[in-house]
Amino acid sequence: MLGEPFKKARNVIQVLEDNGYEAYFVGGSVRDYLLDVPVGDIDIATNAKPDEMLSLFERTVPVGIEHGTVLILDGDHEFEVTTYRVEGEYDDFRRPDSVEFVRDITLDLSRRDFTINAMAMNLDGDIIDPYGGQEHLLQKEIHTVGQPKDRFTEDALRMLRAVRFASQLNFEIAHDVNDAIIEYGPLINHVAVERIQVELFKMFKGVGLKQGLHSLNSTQLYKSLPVFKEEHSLLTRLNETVKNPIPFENVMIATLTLLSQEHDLNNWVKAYKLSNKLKKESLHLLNCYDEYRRNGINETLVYQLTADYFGHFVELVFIIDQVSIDASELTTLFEQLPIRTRSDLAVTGHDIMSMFPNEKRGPWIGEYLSNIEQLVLQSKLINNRTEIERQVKRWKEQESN
Ligand SMILES: Nc1ccn([C@@H]2O[C@H](COP(=O)(O)OP(=O)(O)OP(=O)(O)O)[C@@H](O)[C@H]2O)c(=O)n1
Repeated sequence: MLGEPFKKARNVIQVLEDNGYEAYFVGGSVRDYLLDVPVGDIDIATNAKPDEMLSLFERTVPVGIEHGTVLILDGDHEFEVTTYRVEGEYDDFRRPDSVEFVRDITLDLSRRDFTINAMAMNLDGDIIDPYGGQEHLLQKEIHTVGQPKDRFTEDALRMLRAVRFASQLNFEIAHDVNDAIIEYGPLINHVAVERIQVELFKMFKGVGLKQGLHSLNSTQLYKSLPVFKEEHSLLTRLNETVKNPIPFENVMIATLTLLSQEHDLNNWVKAYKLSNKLKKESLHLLNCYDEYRRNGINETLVYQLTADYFGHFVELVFIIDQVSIDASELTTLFEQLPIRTRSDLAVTGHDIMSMFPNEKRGPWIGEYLSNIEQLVLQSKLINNRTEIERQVKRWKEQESN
């Protein structure tokens, strides 16, 4: 019996078959189904040409028609359906100049990266596996379809995909594949860094991260990856410290603190074109970790962190210091705080300004607010408007004396 995600796509395949075409589930979904792990996106391959698909289905989006891909919408679901194809010449190690549609699924599977990704499955669960994918799943090994050199010169990103799958599936990279990555690794510089970023994020989240880190080392691929190539001890340190999958921001922060060298976050951000959001979150965690280093776990730390970041922070401290913090300890402290954000204060910047109508606005207001915030947080000042105003007046008087 096929599982839920496949059932949702049943109708699309059925329509194609009823109209005399072939259609199969292909790629990662078949791999994950055979491994009995949760299945992600469902990709379908068919011998119907794109224009034939467009005429068969009512709701379609021609997302990549020149490459044979049509998005077919069915109920609340959408599926990428791609005409069997082989790829033309690759000039730049990253994308084919052209594709050629073919009528045979085996040919379509032959242009795929790894044997474990080169299987097809029909609605009855029968598997087409011309390159030994099932055997390699059992052996827990990553083999290319055909010669590694051919697959890697077609798309250099595949070398990092090998490492990502090693981590995600806890598999070993076959020797010939490993050797080819050592030889062709530098070609990855032709690949857009955004694509590299996606694979690295997935790699660090792999359940077999140890294996992934080992593969990044044994393939020497790290020598061609931004930041990793500049800091040779980075990978060794990660290997020694990392036990579980980690999000990429923790990778950056952990290495920044572990290496304690001139190596700033901007380096990572620029090299991997990371988002501003990720940069902001990473800086936040980095500052919180500094606070923790200086003063340990206290009110200021949990207030600064905010509850959203507790999980992340616990992981980070474990990676850097191998210390297990109990997240519930952070939660209890947080719940006892007199305020949870600055907006919980009984006064605003505006209130303080209006206490001194003759004073010019300026940074002093922010400084006052931040001092009030600290005192309230440490329970040295009650969060009450009259009390706070009294304290502010005292400060002003001291300043004018
Ligand atoms: N550089 C690439 C990328 C993809 N593929 C093929 O396209 C399929 C779909 O690719 P993708 O969605 O990127 O990866 P999945 O294998 O589906 O894995 P996941 O969903 O876990 O990312 C792969 O299984 C593989 O057959 C390939 O041959 N070469």
